[in-house]
Amino acid sequence: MTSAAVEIRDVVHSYGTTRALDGLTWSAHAGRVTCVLGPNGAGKTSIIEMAEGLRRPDSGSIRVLGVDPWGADASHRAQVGVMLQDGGLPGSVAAGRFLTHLTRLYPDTGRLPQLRDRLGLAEFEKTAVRRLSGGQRQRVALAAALLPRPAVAFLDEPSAGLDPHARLDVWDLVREERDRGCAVLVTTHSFEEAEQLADDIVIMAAGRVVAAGTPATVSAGSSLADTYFDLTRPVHHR
Ligand SMILES: Nc1ncnc2c1ncn2[C@@H]1O[C@H](COP(=O)(O)OP(=O)(O)OP(=O)(O)O)[C@@H](O)[C@H]1O
Repeated sequence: MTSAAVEIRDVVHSYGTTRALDGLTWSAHAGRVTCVLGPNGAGKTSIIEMAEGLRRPDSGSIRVLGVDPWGADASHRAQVGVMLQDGGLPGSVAAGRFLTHLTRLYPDTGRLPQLRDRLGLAEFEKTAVRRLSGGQRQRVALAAALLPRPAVAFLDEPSAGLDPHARLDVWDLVREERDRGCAVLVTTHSFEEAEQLADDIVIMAAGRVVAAGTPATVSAGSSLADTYFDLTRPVHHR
């Protein structure tokens, strides 16, 4: 296999006395959707923030497109799409204005009309971000992540809070990103989302990987939900 788009090796990180990541190792590949699941507090946000270059681990190694994301330069960041949960959007700016502004930060500016159409942004593009509904804000955040045609996209619960139609639209868009060669990482608490999207699954618990591989290998004849509960319940409730 070619080298991974995201390579996480033996990452350890503590916040004070809380060991959030405890020797975490997994990878994600170009042209595949990797879904990261795990109970609250498993360390998903911590590792994703590290892969985005927002946090530095105590030890271990993280490579995104072959580069250490901590301190990576603007050309690296332009290849990485980030959709943050509930954050990173300027509240008082109109949604459309914000996205137009973003297109000027990246070399490739041809994509906004397509995303506007696919995510139904036109109906609320003149509305200030803070006045949007939760689902509308999700759609703006997803458009912001995909605008630069990233080589790697980190999407935090991309369809959470969306109505069923919008959910299908988002899943289609995620699949298209994958098909054009993007390494798409999706953190989710939804088994349905993982079953719909995942080429690879990583299940985390207590800062470690408890299962990783294709959905068929991870579930091994059982359902994803049963596998998840089997693997995470003892750790989660200890
Ligand atoms: N800034 C911080 N300061 C102290 N502890 C933190 C900090 N960020 C995370 N933690 C702790 O690290 C552990 C992992 O948290 P993290 O947010 O990475 O989990 P998660 O898997 O993303 O959870 P969720 O599904 O609830 O989003 C938790 O025990 C959390 O309380």
